[in-house]
Amino acid sequence: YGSTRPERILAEVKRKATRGDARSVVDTIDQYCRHQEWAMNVGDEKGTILDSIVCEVKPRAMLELGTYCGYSAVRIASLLPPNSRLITMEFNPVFAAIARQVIAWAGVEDKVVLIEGPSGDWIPKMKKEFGLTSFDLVFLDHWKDCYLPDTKLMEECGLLRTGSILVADNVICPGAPDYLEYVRGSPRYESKYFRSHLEYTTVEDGIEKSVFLG
Ligand SMILES: CNc1ncnc2c1ncn2[C@@H]1O[C@H](/C=C/CNC(=O)c2cc(-c3ccc(F)cc3)cc(O)c2O)[C@H](F)[C@H]1O
Ligand SMILES: [Mg+2]
Repeated sequence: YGSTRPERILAEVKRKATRGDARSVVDTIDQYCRHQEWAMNVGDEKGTILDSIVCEVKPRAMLELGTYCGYSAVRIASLLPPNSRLITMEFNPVFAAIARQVIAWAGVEDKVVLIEGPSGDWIPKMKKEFGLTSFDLVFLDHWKDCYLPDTKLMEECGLLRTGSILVADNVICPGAPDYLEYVRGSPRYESKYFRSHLEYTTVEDGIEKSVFLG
């Protein structure tokens, strides 16, 4: 059904999830990826950790790097307070097209801005393009070797303020060793590891939550 994995995930969402019900979209994707074919969504176990941080921070301005099929964008958007925005970046046009439809099916398109392009190009333009001062919360889930350069770029572009929080997926599997060393070693961050498992498996993975101290 469908030629790519993301297309098969979208087809499953349209077949099984209730239109306008973000939770049913999230649950449908989790069911499919646990029982039919694995996909690199943050998933239900790590997703619960992400949910608790989003609910604690109640971000007005949130950034996600690496949309993929839109699973975490839907999960996050469903928890955002009114007139809050999630900006999510995806440079693969096929994934972006799928994610737009998943986000629309979930009925959260008014809370999500999907930018199609590379984070390296867009991070320096964020302030001007979106009238932003800084991000309250950033979810890193794109190429693992880009976590560190993009974090440094966000610092340089003044997109992090005292108290801004970075949440990074996959710090164990596949791993982001240079990023971990940086946020754990830098006096400018207060970092905490939330032990969990790789989505839909029993392999260890975890989420790193790092508060920028300015
Ligand atoms: C670099 N700047 C980018 N700008 C915009 N979109 C981007 C950028 N870079 C990538 N994208 C976009 O962000 C996504 C990339 C997600 C990468 N994620 C993973 O590799 C990843 C891998 C595993 C995994 C674990 C074990 C195993 F055996 C196999 C896989 C688990 C995970 O949870 C992951 O998140 C998308 F694909 C790409 O177009
Ligand atoms: Mg991930």
